[in-house]
Amino acid sequence: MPGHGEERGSNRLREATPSLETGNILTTPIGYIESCFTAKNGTPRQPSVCSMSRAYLKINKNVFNNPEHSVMGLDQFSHVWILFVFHQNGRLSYKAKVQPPRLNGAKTGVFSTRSPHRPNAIGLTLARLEKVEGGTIYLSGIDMIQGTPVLDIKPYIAAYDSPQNTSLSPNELTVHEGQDESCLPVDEYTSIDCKAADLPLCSDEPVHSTVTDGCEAAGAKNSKEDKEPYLNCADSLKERKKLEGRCPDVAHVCDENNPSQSRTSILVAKQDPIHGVSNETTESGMDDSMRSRPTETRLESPEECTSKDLTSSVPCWVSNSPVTTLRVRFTPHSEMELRTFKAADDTDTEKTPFKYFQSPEEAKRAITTLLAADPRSVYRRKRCEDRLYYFTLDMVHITCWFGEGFAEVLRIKPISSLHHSING
Ligand SMILES: C[S@@+](CC[C@H](N)C(=O)[O-])C[C@H]1O[C@@H](n2cnc3c(N)ncnc32)[C@H](O)[C@@H]1O
Repeated sequence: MPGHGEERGSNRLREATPSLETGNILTTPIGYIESCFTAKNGTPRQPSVCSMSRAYLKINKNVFNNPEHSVMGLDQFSHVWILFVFHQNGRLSYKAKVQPPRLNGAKTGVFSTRSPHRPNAIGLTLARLEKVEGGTIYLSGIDMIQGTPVLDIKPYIAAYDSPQNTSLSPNELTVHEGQDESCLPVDEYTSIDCKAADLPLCSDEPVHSTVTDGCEAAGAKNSKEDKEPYLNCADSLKERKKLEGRCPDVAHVCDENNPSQSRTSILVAKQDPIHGVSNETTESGMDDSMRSRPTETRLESPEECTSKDLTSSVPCWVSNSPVTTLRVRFTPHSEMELRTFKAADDTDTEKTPFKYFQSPEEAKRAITTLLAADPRSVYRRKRCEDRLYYFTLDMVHITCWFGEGFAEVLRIKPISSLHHSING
């Protein structure tokens, strides 16, 4: 009988009749990923591993007659969440406990991992949005293979999606005596692209007090904002444009449990918000109850084997995996083979063009970052140490081997030449 301590499942989820109310929905992909990764082998385990990786997604005309309408405004975001189906899992099977590669053989609960083998085989990737052209979006920093069915796209909004930018729980907070927490010194809010001095950090007025984007869930019924959420969002966009592009992220933060305590925040990225993150938040336009909230975090004494940043924590196998980063080297022969690929500005017709990369150097950097993260499965790492490892990237077929603490690229061939020799 299912549900009686059963560890493995496959059929239970497929027996239900589709119905929105019960959550048994039939999905329709909005499109299929065109990716520089053609197979699972060698594909990074997370998008942050290889920022040079590229893909694009054309919104399907079966979903929207005018696909370009559905991505209108998306180009104003730097990153997007992609929800997709792990369509190459082989079959829909899953276990309650899995062995993530970073744990090198040890088990943990499937929901504590990003394993592709999960009850609904749904993946979640945060990708950089390079550009939008018509109904096609171009992405980089991805971990999805060619042909991946995409279920949904959502913009990445630091104010909603990063705990560093949301209300902290009271026992994580403390106020420093004498500090005016509503207006921290500008120089604490450094940013990559923007001059901190340009930012209205200490405005007496709310930056934009009527923004309701994201507040519907807070239950603010009957308010003007509730009826016209998109009109008010336009204010936010105007304000956002004024503050120039991707930095800072200006947003209205809603306290879901208490909508009256919603407030406007100005978020200034200290580093790349996605890969290695440190965002700072200051608040303006707060009501009194919010003003009494402290703004500086105090770290609790770190628990053993748990890594914490200011507002979130992960087990140490995520932040400090027992699997080491590998040194990567190329044999002189493989370096030479890589130079038979064509840079975007190269006119040599004898060379093989890339589909996604700009140059052999970029491809080399991508191969290096992929191998440094040790893409092998635990099984292969432990049982087939001495075997050759193959993978493809863009138009390149790579052969390498792994030794103690390193990976060495032995051979690099164009995929087309291999197809040619296989097909006769
Ligand atoms: C560990 S998963 C993480 C995916 C996503 N970032 C997440 O957290 O849900 C990434 C791995 O899934 C595999 N993968 C990517 N696309 C896939 C697909 N369409 N079907 C099955 N496996 C896929 C690749 O081997 C890749 O290394």
